[in-house]
Amino acid sequence: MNMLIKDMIMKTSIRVKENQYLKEVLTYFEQTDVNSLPVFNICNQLIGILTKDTVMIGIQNHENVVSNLHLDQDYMIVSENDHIQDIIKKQKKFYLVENKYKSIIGIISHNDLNYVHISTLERRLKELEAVFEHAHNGIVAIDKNGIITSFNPATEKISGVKREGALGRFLNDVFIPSGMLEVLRTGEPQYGTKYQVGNRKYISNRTPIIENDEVTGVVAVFQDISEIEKISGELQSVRELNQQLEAIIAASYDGIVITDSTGKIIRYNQAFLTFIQGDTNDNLNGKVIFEVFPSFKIENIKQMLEGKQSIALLKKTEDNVTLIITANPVFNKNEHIDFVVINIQNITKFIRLQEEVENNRRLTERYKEELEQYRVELKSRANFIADSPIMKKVVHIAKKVSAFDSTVMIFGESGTGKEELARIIQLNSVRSEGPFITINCGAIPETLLESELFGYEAGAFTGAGKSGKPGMFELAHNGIIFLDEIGECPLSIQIKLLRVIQEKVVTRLGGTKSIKIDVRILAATHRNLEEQVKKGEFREDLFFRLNVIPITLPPLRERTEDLLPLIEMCLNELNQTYGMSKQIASDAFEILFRYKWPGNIRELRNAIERSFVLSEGEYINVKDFSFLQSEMIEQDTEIDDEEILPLKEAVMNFENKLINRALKKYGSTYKAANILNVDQSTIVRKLQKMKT
Ligand SMILES: Nc1ncnc2c1ncn2[C@@H]1O[C@H](COP(=O)(O)OP(=O)(O)OP(=O)(O)O)[C@@H](O)[C@H]1O
Repeated sequence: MNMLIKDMIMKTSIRVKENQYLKEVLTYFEQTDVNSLPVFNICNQLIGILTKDTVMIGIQNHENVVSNLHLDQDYMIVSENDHIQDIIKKQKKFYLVENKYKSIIGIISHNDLNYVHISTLERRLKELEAVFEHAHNGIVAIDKNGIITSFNPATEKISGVKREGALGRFLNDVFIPSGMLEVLRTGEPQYGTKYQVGNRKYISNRTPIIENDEVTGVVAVFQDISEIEKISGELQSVRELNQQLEAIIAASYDGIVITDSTGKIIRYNQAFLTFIQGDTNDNLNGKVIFEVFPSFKIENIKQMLEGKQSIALLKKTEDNVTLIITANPVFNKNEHIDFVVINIQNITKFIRLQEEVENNRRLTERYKEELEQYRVELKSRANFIADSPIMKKVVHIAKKVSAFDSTVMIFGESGTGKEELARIIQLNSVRSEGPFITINCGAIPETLLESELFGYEAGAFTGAGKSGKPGMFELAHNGIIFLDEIGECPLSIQIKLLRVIQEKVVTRLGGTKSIKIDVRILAATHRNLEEQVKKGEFREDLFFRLNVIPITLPPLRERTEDLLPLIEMCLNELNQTYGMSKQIASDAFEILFRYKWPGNIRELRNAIERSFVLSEGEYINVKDFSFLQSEMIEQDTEIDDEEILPLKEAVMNFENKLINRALKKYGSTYKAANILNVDQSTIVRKLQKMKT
């Protein structure tokens, strides 16, 4: 509607002079489409407008020059950029149009202007009609009385009311009240007003029609936005979901990268930057993942594309970082891979932790074993037999030294109870609550013994664990270490042991740090250490360090008073364990008393167990001990009636014979003592005497 003057004028540069001949001027009109022209005087001043009709009449009246004709003065000068609707209001007969240089470039009459204006309006109206008829939005207009004057097909469709039934009727009789009447009353437009009818939602713009400052009607344009609202609701949830997803990806400690099927990065999180090579400030979107993250190779994505399923990779980087990389393809409807989600997890700490857990598990297992051993031993210790005067003395000394922190060296044949004695010392010492660590120096190969005793640092030698390991000395901190079979300890270790004993610190293999320890040392050997020192097999300085308090355990054959209680203890234990009540036949007893027991108490225990298991019935008989025959002490208890012996000896022989007979008949020393009317201890003592 905003048409400019320059868009419609007939441009002409013709300027009529007041002294020009009319015939000449007529040719101007005939050659162009213009019907009027401006006239200038000899000083080139505009003096009026000359129309074609005036010229024709002038010629008919035999006039010659322009100056004799009537020039129209009802004109004004307008700019070529003025709007038609502004100019039309001026109500002049002619408008001379000038350009920006103030030169007259054309002329237009008021009639022409009106004509153009009306035809523009008509065209405009047609356009609006087309819009009105075909608009998707409903358009309704009312006049100042609220009577419906316009009602387009879209409104019919939305409201279900026919146009014929709506036009000419009062708005509220056709529609559920809307704000149009309010706009009519107030003259205030309402834009973007939402309202609901039934389950449908609408949005409406209501504009007042104002003529001469008076509201003469209202036009409302409205639209059904139920679908849009639904979609926008869905869009909102998608947006929220997207935000949540963004937050999850950003907060993840794992590196997350999303690529297309060629590996081109679409999205990634902050954690991913810790795994990449190159500048972390760079925007990685659009780059190929293989270039910035070499642990994930092009072959990997190919493998995933071919398999059409997730892949998981375990990778170790140059910096010794272990990664688990998983790549998951996401398929579209056509089964094509839309994008790939790659997750990178640093499991280095986890692996270290796993190793530590494994080490702790092993340690716990060892403690458990030790505890079990301890439990078993404690049980047997409750039954520690020391009836013989010599053993009573040994136990007395052991208990005495318990109260001090001195190093004790226990000597004794194998199986005499050296470890048992060490336990007694520990249990009676102030360190009884602390650890008791036993190590058999003879049972561990030299190469391992050092690391077992002193521990090692991570990577100290091939096969050393990643987190290192404490040695027995460290484990015995605040407790006791029992170095069994110390005589078997290699010289190379002896020197290190000496250092630990003297300086009270250990240094782990492969380490430099000195670790302070507070450990009491008990050692034991079945060897003659002094002999070993002489032969140069054992360091003298270490010997003196260890041999602060020597205790020697006598072999079983030298403490026969302990034999019978030991046999009974073993038998009781076995009967209790298996819920039986076996007894040893008296003649079998004889074998046990006459046997030399080179393996001492351990051998005795084994022998009783073996015979217990192999014997049939309630009694363990001579034949069940047949495996002991070789080491028998020769003894003849028969008395030769003819032989003359010293009386004391003869009495003793007879006594022995009697005791043996009673034992044979009644099976136990207790019953034999009862029959012979003496104390059981007397029987036992005499039996032991028989063996020596
Ligand atoms: N006085 C005792 N009373 C009861 N049982 C004992 C006694 N002495 C040792 N034993 C038992 O004898 C077995 C061997 O004892 P221990 O291991 O202490 O001997 P050891 O001298 O340390 O042997 P080795 O020199 O071979 O290591 C164990 O089963 C222990 O319980």
